[in-house]
Amino acid sequence: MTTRTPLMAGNWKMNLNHLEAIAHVQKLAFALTEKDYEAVEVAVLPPFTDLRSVQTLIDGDKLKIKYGAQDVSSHESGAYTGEISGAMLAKLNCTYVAIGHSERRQYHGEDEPLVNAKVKAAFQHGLTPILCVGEELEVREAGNHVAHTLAQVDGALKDVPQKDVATIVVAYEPVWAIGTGKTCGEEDAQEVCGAIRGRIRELYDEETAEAVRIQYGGSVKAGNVAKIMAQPDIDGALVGGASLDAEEFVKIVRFRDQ
Ligand SMILES: O=C(CO)COP(=O)(O)O
Repeated sequence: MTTRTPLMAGNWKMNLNHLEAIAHVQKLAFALTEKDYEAVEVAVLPPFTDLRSVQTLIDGDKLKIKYGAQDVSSHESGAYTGEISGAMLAKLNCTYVAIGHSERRQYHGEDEPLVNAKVKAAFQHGLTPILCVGEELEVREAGNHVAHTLAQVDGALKDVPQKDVATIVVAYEPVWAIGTGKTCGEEDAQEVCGAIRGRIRELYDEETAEAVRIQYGGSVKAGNVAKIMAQPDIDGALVGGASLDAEEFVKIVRFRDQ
């Protein structure tokens, strides 16, 4: 039996300014109860400009909501205009950082070596990567979705030590299911998430594979989360659009009641 704690993370993407962020986290904090936090880990990934406000609210009121960023630089510091370092995120007490989201791969040319460097940069600063992987529609239609996704996992974890990998979160997000309303069927999602765990077992060992949490992401809503979470290798959801609606996100956290 698995002892992995489910992780429900809201990827806000480029939405909510710092004032809206405060209001949103307050709504979540008001609705979530001790019982929720015992059963599920809840995290938000706001834009960089919101992080200080979110930190002040969460730390100040000792809220049990975790938070993190949507990206991190592969560089330590210096002349990298527009970049945000792992050290800066660690200083704001971030727990998580999303790395290699398909929108970064697609619009910012992030490739495997860069994703790998970002994963290492995150670990160097005690941040837990939420490593995002997943295939485009053409790849799925050609039947290459498992091989494609596993190649992304291999590339991202190259030379990453076992003790670090045991703490990582992998988010399987088929690109064609993101923001489209098309969810991957739960059995199709399980096929890939199971293969990801299998690959970690091959690359490392059983214990590491069992420790890693694997999320599904792509049009997750209160209405479909329970079926997704019933799959043996799915340990949470990375939620985009639906995480911007506090009531809906709380329902997703309470997936067992849906
Ligand atoms: O990309 C996603 C989360 O990182 C998924 O976005 P949606 O939930 O809006 O489909």
